[in-house]
Amino acid sequence: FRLAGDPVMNMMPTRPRGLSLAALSLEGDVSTFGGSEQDIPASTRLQKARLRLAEAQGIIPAGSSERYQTPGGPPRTTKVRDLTFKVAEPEVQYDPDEAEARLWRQPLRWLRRNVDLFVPLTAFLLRVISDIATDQEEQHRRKRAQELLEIISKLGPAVIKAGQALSSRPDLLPTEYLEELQKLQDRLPPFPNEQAFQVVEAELGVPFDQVFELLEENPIAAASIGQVYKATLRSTGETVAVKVQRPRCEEIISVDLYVLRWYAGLINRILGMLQRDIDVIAVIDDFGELIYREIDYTAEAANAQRFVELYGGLPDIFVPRVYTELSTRKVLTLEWVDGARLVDQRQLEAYRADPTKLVDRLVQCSLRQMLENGFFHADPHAGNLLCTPEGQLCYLDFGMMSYVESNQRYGIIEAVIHLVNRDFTSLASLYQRMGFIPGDVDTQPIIVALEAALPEVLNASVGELNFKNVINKLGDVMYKFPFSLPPYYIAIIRCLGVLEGLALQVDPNSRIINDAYPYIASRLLTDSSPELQAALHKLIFKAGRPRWERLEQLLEVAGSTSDYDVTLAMDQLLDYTLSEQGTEFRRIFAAELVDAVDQLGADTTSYVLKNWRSLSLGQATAALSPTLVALSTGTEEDGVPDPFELAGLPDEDMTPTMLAARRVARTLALSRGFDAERLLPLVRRLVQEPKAQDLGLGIAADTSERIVSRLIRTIFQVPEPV
Ligand SMILES: Nc1ncnc2c1ncn2[C@@H]1O[C@H](COP(=O)(O)OP(=O)(O)OP(=O)(O)O)[C@@H](O)[C@H]1O
Repeated sequence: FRLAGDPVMNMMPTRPRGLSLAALSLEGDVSTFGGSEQDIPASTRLQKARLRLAEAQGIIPAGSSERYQTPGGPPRTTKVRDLTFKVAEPEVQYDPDEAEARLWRQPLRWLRRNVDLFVPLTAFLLRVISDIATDQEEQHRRKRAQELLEIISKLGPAVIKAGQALSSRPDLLPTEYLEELQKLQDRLPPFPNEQAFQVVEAELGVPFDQVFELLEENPIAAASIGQVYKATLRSTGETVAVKVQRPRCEEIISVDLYVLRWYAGLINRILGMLQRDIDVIAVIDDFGELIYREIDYTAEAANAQRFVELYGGLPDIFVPRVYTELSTRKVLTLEWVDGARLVDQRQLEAYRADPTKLVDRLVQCSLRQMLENGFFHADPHAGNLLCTPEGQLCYLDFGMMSYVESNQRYGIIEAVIHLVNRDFTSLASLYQRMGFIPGDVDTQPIIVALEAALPEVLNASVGELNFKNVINKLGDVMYKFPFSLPPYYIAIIRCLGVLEGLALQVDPNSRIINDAYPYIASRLLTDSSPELQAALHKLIFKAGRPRWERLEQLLEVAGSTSDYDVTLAMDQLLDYTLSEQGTEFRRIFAAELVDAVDQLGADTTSYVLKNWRSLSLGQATAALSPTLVALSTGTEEDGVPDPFELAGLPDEDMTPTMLAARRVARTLALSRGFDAERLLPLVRRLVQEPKAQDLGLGIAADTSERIVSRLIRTIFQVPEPV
């Protein structure tokens, strides 16, 4: 039986027997979803069946199965981008009005909580103020940070989660505090086993011991919301992780949110008097929604299932199976995963795993989550990731997931492009279109501020960028002007911030922007959505003229990503060249080609003339295809023979455009996965494309005109025109 890990089984709230059989008979195709290697028609049918099943279960929206297609061609063109997997909603949602109506009648509870929260925090603040007054703040900083950690860790889940949120805000706190608060993610005093077993019995309806046998007496981790035990299932002997929620967790959180919200109202009023337009109540409400999602393990289980469905099939990614029948709102049972933390150098060495590669895989997987499907793990910190003994990257803890709509995803890629391009006018209008800036605000001062805040940092050497720096600088502008950032954008910033922090912990030399830009470049070159096509054109063409260095850089950078499809990129570029917008580019290219041909000796000219006369550009390209095939076989020093040299064109006769085009051709040919055979459909397209034929005819006509005039000049000894 290989049912564990099967997406169908994982999607089922309960496992009907008949279905297990069906899945069993299809075993072997299971890993094909998500664009893995063996993509065969049978697996497409299987996948459609799975998605229909998931639709019937209400796990994915109706119609998703129909949209799923495996295009012909190699497996990596399989796209799961169009599927929509939104974040699962908790059964009980955060309702501040309901909480207020209920809690204000219980003053004893919130008054006591007020004292619990504010006595230790005020005492702490007074100590810091006294440090500042006696000029000892820096000296005592580590000690104070440890004290704060101690205080917060005793103040319950809501405050702990708020502390965790702060731990990824280097713009607000110094490093010592960040480092200490980051410990909140893992280490917390556990609650007694008896209480945990009571929770399990109340939730599952059977005593803990009847279902599980503990492998370790004490919880292996105690977190803010729950603690995790390592156990075996008495029924099957499988090893599982059982996450049990802290008793009265929801109750405590609702009172904390009520108290925090009351203070937020007070702060709002003070800010109003200072004429600052920040709604702290809304911040608390957003936080409340998030934390209510986290405390509902049924929602977490559903998210884990969606996650495995989307990304479990990616090479080197592992997601533990959820035992849905043993999971409720307060108990979550997962397949046990043996593994090393990404920061545990020694254990990684024992697994012969390369930390740098793991970080790269993590960054690439996160980018795909955010920018392809939109359904992403918003908290990829060290405690939520493991490296399995086989070297796979395992995701844990699906309590903090987020979702970005498709137009928002394109918006983010466009924003990166505008930043790289230093096109702040487009960036400001994009922000306005995305609703970050109200429509009636004059963006001119914002454009000026953006230009001033991001001077040369964003120029050519995109690889040197540091995400934190860019966000801090953008943050300064956003703080000054009336920006309001939607939750998905904050989640993305947080996720990237956490990723960068983790990446730096694992490898101090890593640069996540360095890792991310190739992905953006490859998406730009291969995604056919109108938004990205427009962004690509903006990037590489100016007034119809190609900016060759940009194109070259883009192709080079994109070539380093693992699933970059160079043929798709060429197809896309060809699309542009042959489109209405490409008219100017075609004209320039043809004119320069004519110039070049005109520079050639009479023999070559007449040869070219003869060929251009009888062949369209497409046919000529088709004739050149053996050369293109030769490109991939590689006979020269760098493995790529020069097509222009093969065609007998000396360097000095080439125009700058041709030289640049040659460099681009070489970059394409050197790209990973370049396969000359896959160019044939492109060549066929060129042959049949009327615009390409027009271009060929135009070149032929112009060239013959030049050659006739050159002949006349030669015959009558007329000097060359200056
Ligand atoms: N399936 C598993 N296999 C092995 N270890 C696990 C598994 N699930 C959880 N753990 C361990 O338990 C720890 C806590 O789990 P998890 O992050 O899911 O809990 P949490 O309450 O959501 O934590 P946090 O509040 O820090 O996000 C993990 O860091 C990991 O060490």
